[in-house]
Amino acid sequence: MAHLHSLRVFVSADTHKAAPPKSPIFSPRTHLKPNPSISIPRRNGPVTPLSQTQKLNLEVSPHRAVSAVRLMRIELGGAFADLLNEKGKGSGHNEMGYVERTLGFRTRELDDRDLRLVTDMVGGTVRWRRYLDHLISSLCHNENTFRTMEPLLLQILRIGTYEIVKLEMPSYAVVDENVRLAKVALRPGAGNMVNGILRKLVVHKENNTLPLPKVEGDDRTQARALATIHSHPVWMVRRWTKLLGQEEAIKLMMWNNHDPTFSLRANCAKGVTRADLVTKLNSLEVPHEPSSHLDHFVQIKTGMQVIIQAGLLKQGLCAVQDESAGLIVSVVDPQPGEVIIDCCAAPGGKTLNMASQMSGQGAIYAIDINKGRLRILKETAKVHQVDGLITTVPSDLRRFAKDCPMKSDKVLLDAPCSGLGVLSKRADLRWNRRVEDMEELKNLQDELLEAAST
Ligand SMILES: C[S@@+](CC[C@H](N)C(=O)[O-])C[C@H]1O[C@@H](n2cnc3c(N)ncnc32)[C@H](O)[C@@H]1O
Repeated sequence: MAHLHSLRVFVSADTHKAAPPKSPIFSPRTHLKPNPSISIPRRNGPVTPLSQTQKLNLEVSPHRAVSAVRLMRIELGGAFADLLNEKGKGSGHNEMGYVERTLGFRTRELDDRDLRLVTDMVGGTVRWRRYLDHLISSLCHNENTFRTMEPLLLQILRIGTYEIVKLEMPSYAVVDENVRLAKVALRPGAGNMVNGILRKLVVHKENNTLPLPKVEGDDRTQARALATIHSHPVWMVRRWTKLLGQEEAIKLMMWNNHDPTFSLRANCAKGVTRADLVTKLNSLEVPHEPSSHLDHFVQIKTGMQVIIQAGLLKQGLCAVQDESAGLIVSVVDPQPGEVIIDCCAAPGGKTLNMASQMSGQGAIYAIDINKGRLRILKETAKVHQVDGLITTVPSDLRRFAKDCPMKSDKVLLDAPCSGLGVLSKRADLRWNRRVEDMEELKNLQDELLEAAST
């Protein structure tokens, strides 16, 4: 039996950030018909390591080309996490290599501005996918044209539609750029199709007649219309409308479609104060605001790529952490000398935050079922200089609670959850969750809470 002295259980349900699936090695060009009239050398045969033999194409805007390929990877392989990678190198495959193999030509390397544009364009296009697809399919000759559209062409159209309708960029430049990309990456006919659809869209936009559904009819029909207008799955709309009423459900969807704010936590375990972090952000020209809730936190809206490239995260000077996660830690209120069990700890955001507040005294047992994610925690703990306090325990909490009674001052349970509370930050998540997942998660949460409470 567990010998617990002054046990306190803190429960939090945070997003289960699953490790991104390995990027598939695919060659979408196999579905794409090369255009003989364009003199770009094509690679023949199966995917080979990146070569420098492909012609450098300076005609197309590189951020659109990279965005289109990244969108295909996300849709085919769930590679959304690459959005935060340094020039796309972190996934084990060089992103520019993917671009070259997919499009059949090289673009110039992306500069910081291009990277910011790619991040915004990909995030926005993923978030607004249902809405964009509705507009595109309404403007196609017939439904079949949309349903059978090749993946790269669809991504180019989504990008163009997003730029025109949501970013309100100068329409004719957007049309020209996307037409050129479709022509060069696919064939002239694809360019003509992009031209036809985007030009119709521009006319509708200018006349304020975008073909969007009306919110009318029975509950199901209204939910479908709202799902399209606010770009969410129908089941989420139905669930929230039932729980909150239509007005609040709409507000929630509008919130989810906002550009997200990110927060950084200054790592006091390394002697970094918020003032030090602010000085660094000023020198990098990253706009920021101090958190009004937490002493070590700073909010940013843009500039994540700059921060990554400046090495602030790699050097452990700060960590990306939501203020909501920081608030959980402030409820736990870790004190030097305490023993804390963190029941679902990986990849360690809260463990590291707690450890940073313990002045090098005490112990945290970081339990998690996922060994790979615990390894990340262990490595980050070294970089953050809090590894002396943390013992990682790869185990299923339900088994561990039965087999290994132990004593602690505090217990934190950060159970896996739906992630529906962080849809503005994780634009892809709304398309990956199913209603059935909710029931499964609820059962798991019950079991974990039961185990943690012992
Ligand atoms: C919300 S995440 C934890 C996030 C973490 N606390 C942080 O702040 O970075 C939930 C974690 O629960 C873990 N988990 C799921 N089922 C578990 C189980 N039966 N026993 C232990 N850990 C489990 C997952 O592997 C995942 O890492």
